[in-house]
This record gives sequence, C-alpha cells and structure tokens, in this order.
Amino acid sequence: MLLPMSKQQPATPATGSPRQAAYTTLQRLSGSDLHADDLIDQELSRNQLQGPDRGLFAELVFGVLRRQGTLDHYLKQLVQQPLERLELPVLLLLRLGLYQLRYLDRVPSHAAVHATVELTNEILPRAKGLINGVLRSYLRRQESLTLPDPARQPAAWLAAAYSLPGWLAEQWLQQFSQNEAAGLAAASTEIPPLTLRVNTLRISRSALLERFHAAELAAEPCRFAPEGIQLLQRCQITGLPGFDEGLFMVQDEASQLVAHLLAPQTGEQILDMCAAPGGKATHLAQLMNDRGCITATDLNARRIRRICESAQRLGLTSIQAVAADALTSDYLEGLQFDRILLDAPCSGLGVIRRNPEAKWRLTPAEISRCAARQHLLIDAAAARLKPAGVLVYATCSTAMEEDETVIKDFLSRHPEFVVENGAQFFPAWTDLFDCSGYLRAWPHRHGTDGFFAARLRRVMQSPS
Ligand SMILES: C[S@@+](CC[C@H](N)C(=O)[O-])C[C@H]1O[C@@H](n2cnc3c(N)ncnc32)[C@H](O)[C@@H]1O
Repeated sequence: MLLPMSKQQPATPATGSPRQAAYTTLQRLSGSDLHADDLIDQELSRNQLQGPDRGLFAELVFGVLRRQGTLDHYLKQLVQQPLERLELPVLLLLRLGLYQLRYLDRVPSHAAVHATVELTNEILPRAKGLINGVLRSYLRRQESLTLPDPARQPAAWLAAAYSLPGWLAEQWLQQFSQNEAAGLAAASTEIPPLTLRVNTLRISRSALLERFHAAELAAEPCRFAPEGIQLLQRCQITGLPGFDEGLFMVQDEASQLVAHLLAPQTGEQILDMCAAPGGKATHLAQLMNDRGCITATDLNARRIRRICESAQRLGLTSIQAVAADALTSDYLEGLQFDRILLDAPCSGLGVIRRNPEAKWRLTPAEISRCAARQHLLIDAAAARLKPAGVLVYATCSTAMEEDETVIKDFLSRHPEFVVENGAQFFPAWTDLFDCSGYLRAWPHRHGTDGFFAARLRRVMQSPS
C-alpha cells in the first residue's frame, strides 16, 4: 500500500460539495495559525453550499480536528508506513474518510468510501488506490483495532481514546485522577453549546426566552449565569429574534461569570485591560447600568473595533475602547481604577472544544511563553488599582502554570494583595469555587468552557 512518490502536485478542488469544502479548509488550516471557525465562515461565504450541506461541511472540519488523535491512532494500524511520511493531502483524505466511517451514522459506509475516493480522484488521482484500500481495510478490521492498555500506558491510552496530543495527556494525568482526566478529555471533544448573554438593560431573560419559544426555538436558562440562555439547537446567530435589536450577545456561560466576580458598581471607574472583542467589557457595562466608565484597552486595534460594534448594537455608551499595549503604552500612566479585569491572553486550553485546531498547535513551550506574559500583565494591572480596589485575573486555560502559579507568584511579590474567596459572595455557585477560593469552571463538571478566575483585593498601600 505504499504510495509512489511523484512530482505531480495535488489539485485544489472546486468547493462545490461539503467534502471538497472540508478538505480545502483542513488543508488551509494545516501549518497556519488561522482559526477553523474563521476559515469555515470564509468558505461558506464563497461557495455554493446550501441547507444541510453547510452543516455537514462544518461538522466534517470540526469533527476531524476534534478526533484527529483518535483517527491517527487507528490509521497507524491500517497504513503500512509512518503517518509522518504520507503526503499531506493523503493524510487529510484518510482522516476525512475515516471520520465519516467512525463517527457519522447518517452517512452509510459505502457512501463515505465512495465519496472519499471520488474526492481523491479530483485532488490526487494517483492516491485513489491507497485511500480506497485503507478505508475498506478499516471496514473489515474495525473490531480488531486496539487502543493502548489504560493500566500500563495511561497517557498513550488517554491520547488515543480521547484525541489529545501526548504531552497534554501527560499533563492532565499529573493534574487529575485518570477518571477525571478522561472526563475532561471526553468533554473537550464534544460540540460545545451555543450560549447567549441577555442584554438585561433591554429585556429580561424570561421575556427573551418567551420570544425564542414563540419562534419555535428550543432554549433554556443557564444553570449558573443569571443572564445566560442556552440554545438547544444549531442556528444562525444573526437570524435569531432580537439580534438586530441588541437583546443579546454570544458568550459562553463560564465567561459570563467573570464580570460578576469583579462585581462592578454603578458609577465606578473600571479598567478592562485585555478587552477585545468585548464580551466581558459589554457585560461589565450592563452590570453597571451603563453608568460609570469602563476603559477597555487591547493591543489589537482590529479587535478593538469589535468592542465598539458590540457596544453600539447593545446600546451601551459607558465603554471607552482604546488600542494600547498594557506592557508598553503610556496611555494608562497616572490613572487609577476602582476595579480591574485582566482577562489575560492565554493558551486557550479550556476552549479546545471550540477551537480544536489549537490542541494540535500548542506546545508546553507556548504555555510557558503565555505564563511569562501573564506574570508581566498582572503586575501592570496591579499598578493601576486604587487602594481597597478589586482585581480579577481570568484565563480560559486549564494549565496551572497560567492560573494558580501566576497568582501564587504574584502574591509572593505583592503582600498588599489578598485572595477573596468567591464562594463567600456567590453562595449559589459554591460548586464553581475550589478550596483556595478560585473560580474553576470545567467542561466535564459544569458543561461550560474551562475557565479560571481569581478575585484579589488590595488591602494596604504597596511598600515603596
Ligand atoms: C482572552 S482575550 C480577551 C477577551 C475579552 N476580555 C472578552 O471577553 O471578549 C485576550 C486579549 O488580550 C489581548 N492582549 C494580548 N497582549 C496584550 C497586551 N500586552 N496589552 C493589551 N492587550 C493584550 C489580545 O489582543 C486579546 O484580545
């Protein structure tokens, strides 16, 4: 089954079918730092896909990325050469075909094989025999394919069964019991829910739910977030009732908890230091009845525009969005704030169910680079806080290096700060706080994205 090497270049297929579009998108993603959802949107805006084909296209891209580790584990048993030696188009076509055979019940096996071989014929005709042979071999041998033994090779088992890079499987096994690591890994391969935050300055949650139900949309209130609504079906956001009226914003439930932890008060001066695209800044404005001032800074000027667009759609006027690098700009020099949110740039390990491409790009070195920047950012934030002010540090990472370690190190350098146990302010959310008082939301425990947040208070003047 060795594929003869040739100088013939693979063709880029016309993207008239969901499988063609999925192949093109996976190819564009590989070796780039682009996001899958951006490329999916681009592809949908330029191709001819209609109706269910649009859903199948997105499912193929996200599904292959979410299950890539498991797919490759089985492919290694079916292909006679190391996967690293396969040409990229061949590997992508095999993943696409095997994903349909293993995970898509609605596609009959013969149709999945036939469609993948046809696609190969358009892209790289000389690989047809290989693709056909491997997929048919899977159908014959699927019962005899094996996973590593969880007792003897726990990390290899976790990585193969739940589609994780090996280093992350090892990290999670150090952080959690094997059962818990498997729960987290399994939840990280699931399709995440679509969650909205109601703009309670314009409508109550129950009234918006009524509007959704009247439009025959299945939706229910979130478990923790008081403004949260979970949609129970896939839908086009901009077509939902109330979108143009600014009645809601898309925001995961865990992310909605962070503004509550900061608890901004009407009339206060707030700094949201890494604010784009503005999910939390607009929530802060909402919690303050849009009275006071939220200075929303971010180094990314393009993303700053998204804060302004959302604020405008939601009818919020208390946000001042400014492009500024928190580490080098003098924009904040001399300013002091009542409360500060530092939603730090991070590895995003808590949101890999949304951005599954990230798990194949991240490395332990990248996590350390994020942590190094987080140490600097939290110092910069602390310098802008008034005495007795509150600072919330948040990430969407599961890595202790970016979370507990950053706080522990910060407290050792800043004796003028203490951790406030969030559970004391939010008794209904005790399940979300750990024994150190940190908010820890988990996909497998709470059904939310993975989020960490620490609430810190300045209790005395910093020693000069
Ligand atoms: C996790 S995102 C913030 C999400 C945002 N708080 C929200 O809720 O929509 C982190 C942001 O930090 C910004 N960032 C990274 N380094 C920064 C720096 N040195 N100064 C200011 N912003 C920075 C990134 O551009 C990114 O938009």
